[in-house]
Amino acid sequence: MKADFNTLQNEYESSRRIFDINGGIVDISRRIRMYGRPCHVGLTGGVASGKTTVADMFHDLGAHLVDFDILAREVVLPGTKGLADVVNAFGKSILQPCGTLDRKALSKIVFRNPEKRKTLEAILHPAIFELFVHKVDAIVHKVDAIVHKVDAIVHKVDAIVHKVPAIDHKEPSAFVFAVIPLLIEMNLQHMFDKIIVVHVSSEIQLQRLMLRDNIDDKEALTIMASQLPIDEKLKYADFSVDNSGGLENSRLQVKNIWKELSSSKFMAVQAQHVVSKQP
Ligand SMILES: CC(C)(COP(=O)(O)OP(=O)(O)OC[C@H]1O[C@@H](n2cnc3c(N)ncnc32)[C@H](O)[C@@H]1O)[C@@H](O)C(=O)NCCC(=O)NCCS
Ligand SMILES: Nc1ncnc2c1ncn2[C@@H]1O[C@H](COP(=O)(O)OP(=O)(O)OP(=O)(O)O)[C@@H](O)[C@H]1O
Repeated sequence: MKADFNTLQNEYESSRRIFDINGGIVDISRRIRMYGRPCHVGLTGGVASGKTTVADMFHDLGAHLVDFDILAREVVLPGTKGLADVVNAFGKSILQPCGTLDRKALSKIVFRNPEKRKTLEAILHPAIFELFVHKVDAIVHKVDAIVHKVDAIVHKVDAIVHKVPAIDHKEPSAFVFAVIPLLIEMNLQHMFDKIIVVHVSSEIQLQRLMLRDNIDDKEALTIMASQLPIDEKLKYADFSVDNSGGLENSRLQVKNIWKELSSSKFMAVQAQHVVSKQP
């Protein structure tokens, strides 16, 4: 029995090493067997509140990330229809000499003028959304393919784990986190099983935004004013991260949220929550 257990444990551990590279696949296998798909978490917050910083902490714990700011860059890469449409609407002056989008120049135009911001959003949001669906599909398919290969091992290990409580049994990590600055503004709440809002005071937000983007307070306040106030976003939060303190303080909050998301208590209520959540 002991030799058998050790063999399986080695098999399990070497699987984990392979699958960890793919983002905690063994745990995803367990979750998919329970619900048929990973849990979708929407992560939002104000500009420079720390969404990326906090999302990276969830990634360290095993979550898959899809970041809308990165998708927003992908859809305007040189040669894309997105870039051509933006140039049509805003003129060639928003291009750098090498032909790539001058993001700073476009930022100044759209954040000073809500109508122009809406024009840009109308061009980019459908393309961003299409890419988002494609990315999530790709994650789920990749996960699915590997799940089938390892399911037999996981089943065998599960059986042993239940008999040997001393095994170091990791919590599920079958989560796709979508980092979406405008999640509430775009009314996307219904797409997610859980919503996390990252927040800081407006004073800290202003300081971090000015420092990171090397802009003055006038420009920073204009960008902040183009988003819903954080108190409005917090009304939709299942969990919130107060990112006003140091990074370790935020990491502690992230670990607690992760523990709760991964707990069987959450798993049990989730199916019901998905059905009852209103847009
Ligand atoms: C205006 C652009 C070119 C400025 O580019 P830049 O590289 O300086 O900033 P970046 O894209 O990294 O965005 C930084 C932050 O600005 C805020 N922001 C971006 N777009 C918007 C918007 N339309 N409304 C309100 N806030 C926004 C978000 O908090 C975002 O996290 C760019 O933000 C853009 O293309 N925006 C339109 C697409 C969009 O709505 N993106 C938000 C994700 S859906
Ligand atoms: N807890 C923290 N303590 C100190 N600085 C922080 C903390 N969290 C984030 N920062 C810094 O604040 C700035 C904004 O953080 P980050 O880029 O993660 O925000 P964001 O919400 O993703 O921004 P955006 O809205 O532009 O996408 C960065 O320079 C980051 O290094």
